[in-house]
Amino acid sequence: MTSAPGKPPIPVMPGGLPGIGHLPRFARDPLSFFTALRERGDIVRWRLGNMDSVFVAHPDDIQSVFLNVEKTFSMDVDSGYAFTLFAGQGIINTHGEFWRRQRKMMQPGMHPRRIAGYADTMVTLTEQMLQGWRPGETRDIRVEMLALTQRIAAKTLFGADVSGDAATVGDALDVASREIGAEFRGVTMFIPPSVPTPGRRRLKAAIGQVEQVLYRIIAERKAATGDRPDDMLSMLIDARDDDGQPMSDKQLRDETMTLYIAGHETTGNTLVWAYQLLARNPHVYERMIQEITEVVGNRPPEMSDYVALRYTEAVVKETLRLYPPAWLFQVKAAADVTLGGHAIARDTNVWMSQWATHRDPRWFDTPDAFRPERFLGDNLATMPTYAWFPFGGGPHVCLGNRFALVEAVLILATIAQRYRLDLDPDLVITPQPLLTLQPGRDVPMRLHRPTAA
Ligand code: HEM
Repeated sequence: MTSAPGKPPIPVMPGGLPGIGHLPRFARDPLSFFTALRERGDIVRWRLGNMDSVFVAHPDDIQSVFLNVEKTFSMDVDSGYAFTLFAGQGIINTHGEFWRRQRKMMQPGMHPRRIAGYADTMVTLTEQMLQGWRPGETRDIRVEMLALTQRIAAKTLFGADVSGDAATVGDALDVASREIGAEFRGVTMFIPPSVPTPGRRRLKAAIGQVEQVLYRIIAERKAATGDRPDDMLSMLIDARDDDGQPMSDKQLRDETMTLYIAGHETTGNTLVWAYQLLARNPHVYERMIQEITEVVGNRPPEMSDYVALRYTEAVVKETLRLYPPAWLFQVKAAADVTLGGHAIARDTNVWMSQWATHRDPRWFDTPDAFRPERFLGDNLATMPTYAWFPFGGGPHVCLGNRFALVEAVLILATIAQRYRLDLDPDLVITPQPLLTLQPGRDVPMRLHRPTAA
């Protein structure tokens, strides 16, 4: 790796060990490690095991990487044994021509018109959850939000409701999610796939359970005559590629699993982080409730409210800045490339971290403060485009980004009509960077009736 004439060489992260590089620091505390990389420079060299890597912190260089994915940067990176077993050839694990085919076939499922159709499900299932809540109770909001987004994902994806299939699928997915997370932290990352660790055995059994349900639903759906549920699975079954070919059952399984894992935990955790931030910032909470009262009043929120709930959406965006569910991103240089004036050799692993860039004081004044107004009006003008990239960017940008924003805003609005959630101010909730960034503990919150602002 060299630099353009007149440019100093790419700084190297100190502390790399022979053979393993910076793996111990990465595995011990990845969030601090990527923050330290960012503080070292806009582009920094480091090593994960024997993988030659650079870390990229500057929004302009991040933009340059994203816009060149599928050209000079490749998504052909090892997603690990667990994730690959789970999501198979699902869109997140693919690249090149096959990815293009899949993206084209799946894109219509996320058309704003279809999302408007899912909005009713989002509100109805939130109201159902609230029927079980009582004022004065304390509830673990992490359990509540993940169960809610899981039910919404199951219903909008393959029409399953809470009681039957979704419970089996949900339990199995919990096991899968834990195993994938453990691998991601580097615990089993370097154990060859042929070694059947106990975690891998659990993972296989869990995936088997989900597959059984999915293949049954796919077969029933294909055999059905007349009206079928208007969900993502029906859309995927009907989709045809440019040659008029449908997806195979295996591909339908892979894409459904992918959408499920991509869609529910990310949004669920965003809501958990949002509530703990709102509880610690009462002036923000007040302003959000006031907006919801003015726009929605007491009737059930609707899709058309989403565009008017600007401040509530800014609360979600600011939460995604401080606690980005996808906190790390890796691609590979598919050719010799230049980045920020430095030459990067082919096959170098290129890493970017939403966690590190979203908290860079150069782009966000007092970066640790929760200030939704950063995402309103003129304030956006001073923010470089890729200083905030919770949904990635470029051709692979999150397929569900609008779905996620609509879902989070409508859930916040529906709950705000009935309850205000309080948190013990001394409770410390440490983010745990697994496959997604998660609260490292339960999040008990007390339910109150909202008082008029
Ligand atoms: C707050 C919630 C969410 C966050 C933070 C998030 C984040 C991301 C990120 C960072 C990527 C990678 C983008 C890239 O490669 O440039 C991604 C991809 C993807 N997401 Fe999301 N996501 C969220 C919700 C959802 C939902 C609700 C769905 C579906 C229902 C979804 C489906 C997908 C799919 C299918 C991809 C792969 C796109 C491709 O490779 O072409 N996501 N998401």
